Amino acid sequence: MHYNHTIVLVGPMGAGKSTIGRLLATELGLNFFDSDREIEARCGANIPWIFDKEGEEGFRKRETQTIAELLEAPDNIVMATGGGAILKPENRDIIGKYSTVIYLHTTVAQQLQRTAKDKNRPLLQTENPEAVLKALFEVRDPLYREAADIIVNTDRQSPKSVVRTIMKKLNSL
Ligand SMILES: Nc1ncnc2c1ncn2[C@@H]1O[C@H](COP(=O)(O)OP(=O)(O)OP(=O)(O)O)[C@@H](O)[C@H]1O
Ligand SMILES: O=C(O)C1=C[C@@H](O)[C@@H](O)[C@H](O)C1
Ligand SMILES: [Mg+2]
Repeated sequence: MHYNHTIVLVGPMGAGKSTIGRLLATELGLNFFDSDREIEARCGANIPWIFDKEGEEGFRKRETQTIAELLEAPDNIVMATGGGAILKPENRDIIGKYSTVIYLHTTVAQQLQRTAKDKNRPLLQTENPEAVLKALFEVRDPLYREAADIIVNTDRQSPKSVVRTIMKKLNSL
């Protein structure tokens, strides 16, 4: 196996980073971290509260600090990142330095379905979440692609099957 054994999952909201990251970590025998949950744990508040009190910029600062802390620790891990983590050059640098990067790709229609019930994503608490998801995709898709060592579509595959696809692709890196 010739890849960096710390794995970071990137991609948009609802692509399945948290779900698949957890399964992949079990498969690889590594600890799993979700940067969104780690930010909440360190702050003692949920993401909507952080956006409300500190703005998106406040959240992004916490995100950069948390991602760096997790990746600079000595152990190999699997980490799911928030959908916007790819925006900051310093996040891209540290992710590229310490990990094999997997872009979980999906359609906006799937994202809408998968995120419909969850109120924990402040950017989607709007009249037209579809328009927001499309606009975010335009900006972020090239950044996810640029960062990725592996790209996997999660559209028509179960989480288990996505993990099998990832394992095959990792083993041929
Ligand atoms: N391959 C899949 N097939 C069907 N449903 C899926 C798949 N992957 C994830 N889901 C479902 O979609 C929802 C969102 O998935 P998840 O929370 O893992 O996305 P995420 O990429 O971590 O999103 P965010 O960036 O907002 O944290 C969950 O309810 C999950 O069960
Ligand atoms: O796409 C985004 O910018 C976000 C995605 C979520 O994972 C969270 O990190 C937060 O809701 C912001
Ligand atoms: Mg997630």
